[in-house]
Amino acid sequence: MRLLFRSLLLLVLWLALWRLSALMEYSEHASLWFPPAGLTFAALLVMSWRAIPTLFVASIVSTFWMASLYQLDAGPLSLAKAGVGFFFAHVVPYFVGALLLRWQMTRLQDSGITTTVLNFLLLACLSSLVVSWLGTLTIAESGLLSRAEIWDTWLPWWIGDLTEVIVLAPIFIAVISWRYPQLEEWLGGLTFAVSDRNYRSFVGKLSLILGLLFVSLLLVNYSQREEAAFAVFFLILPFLWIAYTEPAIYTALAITLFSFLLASLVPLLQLMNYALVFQFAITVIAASAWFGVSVPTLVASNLVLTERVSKDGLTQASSREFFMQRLQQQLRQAKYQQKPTALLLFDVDKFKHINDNFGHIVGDEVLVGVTATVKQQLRDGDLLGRFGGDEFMVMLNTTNLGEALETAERLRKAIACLKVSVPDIHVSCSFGIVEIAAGEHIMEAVDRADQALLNAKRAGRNCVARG
Ligand SMILES: Nc1nc2c(ncn2[C@@H]2O[C@H](COP(=O)(O)OP(=O)(O)OP(=O)(O)O)[C@@H](O)[C@H]2O)c(=O)[nH]1
Repeated sequence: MRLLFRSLLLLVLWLALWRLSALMEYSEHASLWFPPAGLTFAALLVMSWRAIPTLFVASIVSTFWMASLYQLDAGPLSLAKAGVGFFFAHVVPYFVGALLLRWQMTRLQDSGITTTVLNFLLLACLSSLVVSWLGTLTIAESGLLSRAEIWDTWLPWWIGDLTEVIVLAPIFIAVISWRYPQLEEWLGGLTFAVSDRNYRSFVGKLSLILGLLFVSLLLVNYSQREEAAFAVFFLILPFLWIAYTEPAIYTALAITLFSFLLASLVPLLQLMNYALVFQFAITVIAASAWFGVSVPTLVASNLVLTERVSKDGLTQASSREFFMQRLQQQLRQAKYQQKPTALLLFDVDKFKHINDNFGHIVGDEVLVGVTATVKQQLRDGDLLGRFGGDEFMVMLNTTNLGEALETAERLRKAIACLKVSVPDIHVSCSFGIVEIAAGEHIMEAVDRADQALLNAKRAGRNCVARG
């Protein structure tokens, strides 16, 4: 029952879009865009072979409809044959393209959006090329097109189909993926979810695009020069702006509205002579915008990776590499400002004993507890890093040795009050502190702090020693 409803919806939508494309025809069988191609591709991608019977009916109905539109003098049998021919030409290549894309997307699930977009564009390009060739030959075979007209027809047909697969298939897939979230699994990280963010910025950018489009078309109408028609390619810039800064669904929506407005204004402003330029413009802009969509995802995953390498996984204190990097920066700044910087090196006392007697999970809990306690005691500009095992370091900005001693004492006391899940455990730490001398190499300072820590351990632990 659900399949019947979906098929009926697909049929009605397909025929409506087909009729819309006929309204935008600028020569026989050559429309500025051919929206049913986008729907066919999306339907085959999502519904697979289940969409085929509906598309067969749609092909036959549209052929009879076309015959009545063009008032063709053809019998029902030859029209039915032409309809079957159109079905094979239109549906079979898109079915193969959609199947290949589906297979690729499932196989390369973790390769990211760029691979998904690349595969989509490549298969859309190839399948619409085959469609345009088979379609033109089928129409020529049924006598509706002379052999000489084949060459004039296949290129606009190809670009018209390609444009709409690239423009419309994503928006159909987006709408379907809202209803079937499992679709997102094979979109390679591409999500069409509508975020709750403010849509006003998108409306502003979209208005800019549509306004500029209108102005540039008026310019072509006024000048009647091909050079002016090429100005529409500049709209790629605001499109990339949307792709980089807005959710993917807004990019899909902007491309759809842009192509729809362009396709309606071209016949209205009598710009048919430049139709091929506009077709190419839509295709190039849409393809580039789809590549642009992967940029925010790449930036986001880059941030996640940076965060991952700069933090220690267990305690969330800074990693050794990140800490050293920041310390180096701080020392440069401190030298310039002539301010002191202190370094604290501390280590949990008898940590091996805690691990051996209570297990590693309790040991981990102690490390996490110590980190949280120390973080609570530090100022915003200070930095805590884990150096490995039970050893930590703290960078204290604008702090001399005397002030560092006070801070270390405060930390030591706070750690000594730390409670963990095993009441028998009394956590304590030993500290080695130094003030980094002007021009001193960072590793020399670390060595001095290490020596001080050793002295603190020798002095009986749970104390602070200066280096
Ligand atoms: N639970 C846990 N243990 C760790 C981790 N990393 C290192 N260790 C253990 O930490 C212990 C470090 O002990 P040491 O620094 O050698 O010595 P200690 O027992 O702390 O003795 P002192 O430093 O002299 O007081 C070793 O047993 C390591 O196996 C970790 O991530 N989790």
